[in-house]
Amino acid sequence: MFGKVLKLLNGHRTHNLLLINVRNLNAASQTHGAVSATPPPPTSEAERQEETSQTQSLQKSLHIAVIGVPNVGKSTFINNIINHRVCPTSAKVHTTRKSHSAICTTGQTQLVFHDTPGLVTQREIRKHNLEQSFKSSYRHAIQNADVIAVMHDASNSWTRKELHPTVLDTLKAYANLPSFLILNKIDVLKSKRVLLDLIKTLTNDTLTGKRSTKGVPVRNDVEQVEPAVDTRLRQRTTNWSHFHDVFLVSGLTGNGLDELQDYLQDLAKPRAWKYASDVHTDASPEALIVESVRARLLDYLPQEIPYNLKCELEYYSVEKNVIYTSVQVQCPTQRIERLICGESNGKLRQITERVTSDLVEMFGQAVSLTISTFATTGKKSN
Ligand SMILES: Nc1nc2c(ncn2[C@@H]2O[C@H](COP(=O)(O)OP(=O)(O)OP(=O)(O)O)[C@@H](O)[C@H]2O)c(=O)[nH]1
Repeated sequence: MFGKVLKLLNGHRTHNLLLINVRNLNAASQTHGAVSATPPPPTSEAERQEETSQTQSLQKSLHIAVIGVPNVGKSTFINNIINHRVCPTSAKVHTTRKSHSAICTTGQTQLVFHDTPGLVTQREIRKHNLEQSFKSSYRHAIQNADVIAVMHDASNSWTRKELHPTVLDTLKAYANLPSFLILNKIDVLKSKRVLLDLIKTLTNDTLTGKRSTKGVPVRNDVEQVEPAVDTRLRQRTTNWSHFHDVFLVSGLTGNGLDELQDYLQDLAKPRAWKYASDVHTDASPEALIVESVRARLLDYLPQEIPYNLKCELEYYSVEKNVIYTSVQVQCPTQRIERLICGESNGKLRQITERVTSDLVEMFGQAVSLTISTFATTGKKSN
């Protein structure tokens, strides 16, 4: 099934096409990595291999695991820093349910951001009806990362003074990896003065004295994490002394993202790219469509209701550069189905229009979307 979809997408590729499945992209990256002046075409297989290996020897890449508690703005940040919408976002927690990669290739350097589900406790898993795999999904992302980016919401006056225990546990578990802190949502702060105190508090004052302006990193001299720290002290702590840098950004407005891009480019390691240069995500189009519907249901429906809905892809096809797709939303009761549809299906129409515009932005081509609802105790409508 997927092979067919991929073929169709490739057949209709435009410069805006964002999505390619990456199951077998190592081979593709060898050809997409070609650079600069056009050499004469290689005449033999040996010459072709030589050219490929020369191209790869110039390539650099960096894998960044972006972690943080739900709703700190991880997905919004990733979409903006790679300059493509590939991660569905919403105003509610737990929009991202599975880790996936967002890729940005500039010149010889490929940055691969691993978007992760917000770190959760067992209690939160029960409350929001989340999959058990949710809790451990981010581990896979971190295992493939060169560096950990901890995203923290600087605008939330209730939580901003402490790193969440789940974040600290992760940093301790992967203390061998370098990490940096991103203070996000600085656009919301009326006075930026609070940020210096916040940096001191969250980093245990290991980065002060080197603060620069406008979202530029604050460098840390600590190059190595000392392994032997008293375990009891660690349990009580709410900060991390081993961040290498701090960035002040607004993932929403883009403030501070250019500096962060430059910083990550500098950290990139010489090695062959994992993805072709025109790939922006490893998620399949089908998965992105379903996740986009789910994200907007979170926005449009109150409280816990959207967490109990099940979204499934009914249909997907690309014809003459138009994506035709249909998603079914399974509702636990007819009452909830009526709530989604609204009077004369007005609300469902609104949701469908909103998701359609998200998908047009995501795929860079026309999208025809149908959302149908189905109550497990009643009949189907759309
Ligand atoms: N004001 C402001 N809002 C932001 C910023 N970044 C994200 N948001 C908002 O914060 C909410 C959550 O953003 P997401 O990107 O979905 O957050 P997330 O961390 O990926 O959320 P989970 O999927 O729950 O882990 C959305 O309503 C965003 O518009 C920012 O820099 N400034």
